Amino acid sequence: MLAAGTDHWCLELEGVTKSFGDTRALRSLSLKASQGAVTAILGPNGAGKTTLMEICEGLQAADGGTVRVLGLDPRRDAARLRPRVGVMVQDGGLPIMARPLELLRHVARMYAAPRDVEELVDLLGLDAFARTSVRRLSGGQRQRLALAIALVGRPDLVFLDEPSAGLDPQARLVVWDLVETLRADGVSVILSTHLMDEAARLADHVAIIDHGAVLAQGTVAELTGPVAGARATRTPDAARLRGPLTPAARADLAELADTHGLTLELEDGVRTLEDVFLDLTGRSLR
Ligand SMILES: Nc1ncnc2c1ncn2[C@@H]1O[C@H](COP(=O)(O)OP(=O)(O)OP(=O)(O)O)[C@@H](O)[C@H]1O
Repeated sequence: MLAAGTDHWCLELEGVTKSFGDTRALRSLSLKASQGAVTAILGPNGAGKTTLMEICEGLQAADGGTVRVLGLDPRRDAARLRPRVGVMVQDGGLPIMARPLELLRHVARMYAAPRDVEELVDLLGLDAFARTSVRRLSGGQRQRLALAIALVGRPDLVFLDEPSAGLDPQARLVVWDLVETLRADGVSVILSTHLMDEAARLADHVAIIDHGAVLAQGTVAELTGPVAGARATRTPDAARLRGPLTPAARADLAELADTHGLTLELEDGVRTLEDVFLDLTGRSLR
């Protein structure tokens, strides 16, 4: 992580609120994301991920709080941000009659120093359907085209809303490799997902959000590590503990249980990001 200081954050959100009628989509949400890092926004359906992304992209206005993207206001400074920010929206938002290659060339012309379109077509495997109209593309093909459009202007910051939703395993790996290349090139990536393996593999920093607020954040190691990870439950005659424990902690717990006449159940194993996510956001469907 880079040192604190406003130049080092690609995203700074403080007390951001947003409601749709009676639905409070964001409740005083605060979050910072480092420049040049991959930050994953992890949350169940309806948690507020898309609302958060769209506010940062300037597509929606927040009701309250402050939002800074690359140090600028995403609505007031939209014209200054546009050449520096790439956006991949969830269901493409693509013109259905256009053809991928001509669309990409058209978008490329809007930027001062765009990426090589043919190279991008090759990288994302778009060649097989480059001349097919968007309305005839599969969901996964549209996703890849949307990603190409987000990247063609060589943005400093990219928003990827569930980038691998609907992709087959091969295409998902291509997208993941691409995100890793972006990070290696110093591009900041904000990624919303509910795929734990995606967040665990790609993210330098993970923010778990639900009901419009950040519940926990940190590196995957911090979120799953001993302090955040250990979980104790107690019944009248047993104490159950799950999580990574040092031998010394095990011995202390055994002694404590013995003193209090409790049965101690210790479960081995490191907690995964999914364990942490489900503990924080619950197991019921949304
Ligand atoms: N335009 C809208 N009008 C009314 N309610 C909305 C609107 N947009 C979002 N919401 C509501 O705000 C809440 C947050 O929605 P949001 O789309 O941000 O969640 P999400 O985390 O992206 O969900 P998913 O993973 O299902 O895409 C939900 O309760 C949703 O129904």
